[in-house]
Amino acid sequence: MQDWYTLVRQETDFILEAIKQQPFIKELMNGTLSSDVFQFYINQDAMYLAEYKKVLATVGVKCQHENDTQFFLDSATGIIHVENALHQIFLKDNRLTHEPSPTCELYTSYLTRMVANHSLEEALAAVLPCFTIYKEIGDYIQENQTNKADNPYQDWIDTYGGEEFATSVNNAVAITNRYAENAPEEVLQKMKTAFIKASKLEWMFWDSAYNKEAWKI
Ligand SMILES: Cc1ncc(CO)c(N)n1
Repeated sequence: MQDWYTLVRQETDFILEAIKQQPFIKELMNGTLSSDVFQFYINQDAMYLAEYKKVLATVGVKCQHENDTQFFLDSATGIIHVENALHQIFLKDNRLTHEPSPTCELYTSYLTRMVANHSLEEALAAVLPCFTIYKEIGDYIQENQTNKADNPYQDWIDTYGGEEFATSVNNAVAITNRYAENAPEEVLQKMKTAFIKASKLEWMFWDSAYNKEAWKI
């Protein structure tokens, strides 16, 4: 039988394909993405990651096995180290805003709600696209780009296309699969819904950066 992740990955293939077609990703890959848009993205991502770190730590606390707890605590720490480095390179802080965009607010609030009020299984499914989609997009860009020597965004690309991140992603997938193996059908449905929603929010996050999404009022 196929594992849980393999199945939901197939069902969300249209989201991955849609992300690859986004102008943000295409222009990031060929290096033409406007630095304004990228700054907006990194600025929003810094706020996103500050919340995501807390979500990962909480997921870790809820895990039954010591190794799983340690993995999520390490991820919270590790991801933030990497991000801090990237943000130092890319975030020239004269344009720093402290107000999350509507989509950033939506995504972080959704994850926080899942981890606070729903089952651990659902929370695991909700945080997983942050790992798997970035890995896939990082790999996709590395495989398809022709400008590695002079792409201004190469450091960002290599962070998510790298081996170190791959190990972490595989671990997150394995833990979630293990919980899914023991979950009843009703919980599996909810896990799928959460994975799909978080995947769509990943699409929205890049879309909102490309459009420099603002509050309507
Ligand atoms: C929105 C978002 N999702 C996932 C990642 C990967 O950690 C990130 N940096 N930002």
